[in-house]
Amino acid sequence: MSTTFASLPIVDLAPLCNPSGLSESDRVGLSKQLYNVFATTGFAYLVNTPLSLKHADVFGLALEFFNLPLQEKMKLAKASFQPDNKNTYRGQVFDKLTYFPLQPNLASDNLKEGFEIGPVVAMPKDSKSSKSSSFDLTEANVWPSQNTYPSRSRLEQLYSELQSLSSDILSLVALSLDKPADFFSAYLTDSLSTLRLLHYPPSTDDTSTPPPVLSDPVKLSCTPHTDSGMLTLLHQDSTGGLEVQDSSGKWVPAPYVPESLVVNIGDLMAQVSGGRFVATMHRVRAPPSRTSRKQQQQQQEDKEEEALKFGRFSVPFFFEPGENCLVQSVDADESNVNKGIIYGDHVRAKMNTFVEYREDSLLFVA
Ligand SMILES: O=C(O)CCC(=O)C(=O)O
Ligand SMILES: [Fe+2]
Repeated sequence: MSTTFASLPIVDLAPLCNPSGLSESDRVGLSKQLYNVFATTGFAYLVNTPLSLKHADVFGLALEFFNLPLQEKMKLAKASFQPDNKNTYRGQVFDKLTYFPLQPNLASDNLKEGFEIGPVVAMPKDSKSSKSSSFDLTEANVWPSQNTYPSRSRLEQLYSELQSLSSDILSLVALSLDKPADFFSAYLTDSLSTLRLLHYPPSTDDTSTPPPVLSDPVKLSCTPHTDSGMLTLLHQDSTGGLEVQDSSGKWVPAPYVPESLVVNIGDLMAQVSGGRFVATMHRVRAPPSRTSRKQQQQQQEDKEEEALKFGRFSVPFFFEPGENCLVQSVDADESNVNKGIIYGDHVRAKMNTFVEYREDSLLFVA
């Protein structure tokens, strides 16, 4: 049941930080709150999370990465962007305008660059897929050299902490769905979770390119979508622009709440919940352009200056099961145990819908 709303609810995770563990009443309280969130808005702010890195640290890591010279980042580009590179699934991605500059029908939405890492410990050989495919979902991460990007270990630490937080949230979600707390433990085995650094550059003032949907004149750096997976934990900076759609179709701003994470569920979790939870549409407005914002001098604060210079940074973490994990509804019983989907098949089907991976894409012809 999705709903109308004017802002996102806040869930206080302070009890998770209690060194003596969660009390029974906190466990019940948090699991009820998460159930209500995922059954209504599908999105919430999490405050007082048990993460050791502050927001400033996280965005320091992102800025340091995206400030690397383009040639360093190209060494990490996925093979679909840089055919000499070996990595097919993890690494650096770029927006489509950079790669299809001669295609006049591409709108200037979705301008962004990103860098993705998966599990920090390499997968054991026997957990690798035997399926022949152009992507190796378990491939090792690629990194800039240690002296070019000294922050690797801190980014790996962030990954591990977000994975552990996801595991805590999944236990609470399992209880909320009348399942044992370890219901999702099979989903944690060989988990393929992805940590993505995102950089949306400031808009250009170029109005020659029409927006993607004429009825929606908003310039977007991330077009409306639901996340396809289980659970997303998002660090966003203070630029603003994230918007979440309520059941009446209204776009509700989800501005930065200091030191919070935004949590939401994806399509798979909605299925796992037997339709009790909703995967909510969201989008990101393009960061302001230099000239349009310079006219609003009275609003200039330091953070806006930053947005004018750099654009927006965000760091989503997508909790993902292992490649061989059977993902199925909590309502499945022995009679329909074969219903469900193997996670690796779900990812490959999804990737076929992304332009840079399609075999007919210009990049493969070049
Ligand atoms: O940048 C953001 O705030 C959201 C990004 C997002 O929705 C995504 O990567 O799925
Ligand atoms: Fe998303």
